[in-house]
Amino acid sequence: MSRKPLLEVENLRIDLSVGDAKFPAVQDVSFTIERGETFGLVGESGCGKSITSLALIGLLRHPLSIGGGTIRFDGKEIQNLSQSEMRKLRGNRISMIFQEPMTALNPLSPIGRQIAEMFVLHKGVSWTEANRLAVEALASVRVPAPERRVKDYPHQLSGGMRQRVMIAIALACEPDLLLADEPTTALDVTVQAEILDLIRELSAARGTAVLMISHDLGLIANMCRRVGVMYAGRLVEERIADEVFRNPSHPYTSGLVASLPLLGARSKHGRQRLKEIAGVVPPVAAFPAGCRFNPRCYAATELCRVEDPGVTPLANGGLVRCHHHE
Ligand SMILES: Nc1ncnc2c1ncn2[C@@H]1O[C@H](COP(=O)(O)OP(=O)(O)OP(=O)(O)O)[C@@H](O)[C@H]1O
Repeated sequence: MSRKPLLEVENLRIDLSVGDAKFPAVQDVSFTIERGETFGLVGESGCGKSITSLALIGLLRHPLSIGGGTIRFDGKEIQNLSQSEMRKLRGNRISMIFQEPMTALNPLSPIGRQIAEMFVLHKGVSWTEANRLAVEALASVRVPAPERRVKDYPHQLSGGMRQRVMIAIALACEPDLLLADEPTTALDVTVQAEILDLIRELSAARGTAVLMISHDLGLIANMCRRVGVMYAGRLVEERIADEVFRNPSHPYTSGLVASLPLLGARSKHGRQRLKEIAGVVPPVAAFPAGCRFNPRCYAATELCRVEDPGVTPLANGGLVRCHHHE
């Protein structure tokens, strides 16, 4: 087995086209995911998490496009693959689950057939064998009475059950990497916990690496070994999950930690306890000069308003993008 990371994203840039102008919706984003590792991307809505994951599987559509950088999967650059080459990877070696399974499932097709299709398409087995594997796949995500449920249509299932079906489809071909974009945001809290447990358990058992995306730092820190914090299209901090809580380096990360219900401890940078970060993420075409977080940052100085901070390696591992990190 190769010692190279499974996924290496280097200086990824995603452009948003507005007329003839192009704005970097994501810029200088670099991270790696090892085989079997769970890596989290966290940040408020609009920070660029979803479009980053769409870029990884060639699903960006106009007005968004990859504007630069490299995406290496299993040692091979995939940012310029044709749609047909990408389709071979998608669902087979890289799979995804989304927030709302209804948009990804075909409402007109029984769920068993939708799972079986994956086996026919990517594994080349017969429909008889695929139908048998579909029952097994449903059982593996703990859908009760799977032999009967294969005949159900998506609308006959609860939100939690639909998400289980999505997971069954995503894991059907034992992918190397699972992209999970807010997979539990639409679900009740108790169902959320069950689905997260299921993802954790199945990915660990099969050695599947996971890119988990959420606005919820608590969830990300719970699920992931390492965490990348995104703000306005940039990765502003990347750390081991525990360190993010104990020792946040970027004021934005401190703000996210302080706004968590149970962990709203004193911010390292601030005098006062932060309940929430004042202000909102700016739209892509209006990113401020200097550090993109400066208008919302209590630690900002003149330097932050004029100069874009570079990436600084942290003494105990990880990276931060801030002029005043500690
Ligand atoms: N199709 C599109 N057209 C124009 N702008 C877009 C499009 N898709 C995303 N954007 C913009 O790109 C930026 C990043 O969006 P993205 O969906 O990746 O954010 P996010 O952090 O995943 O947030 P959310 O959790 O709300 O999806 C946002 O400013 C968003 O408005």
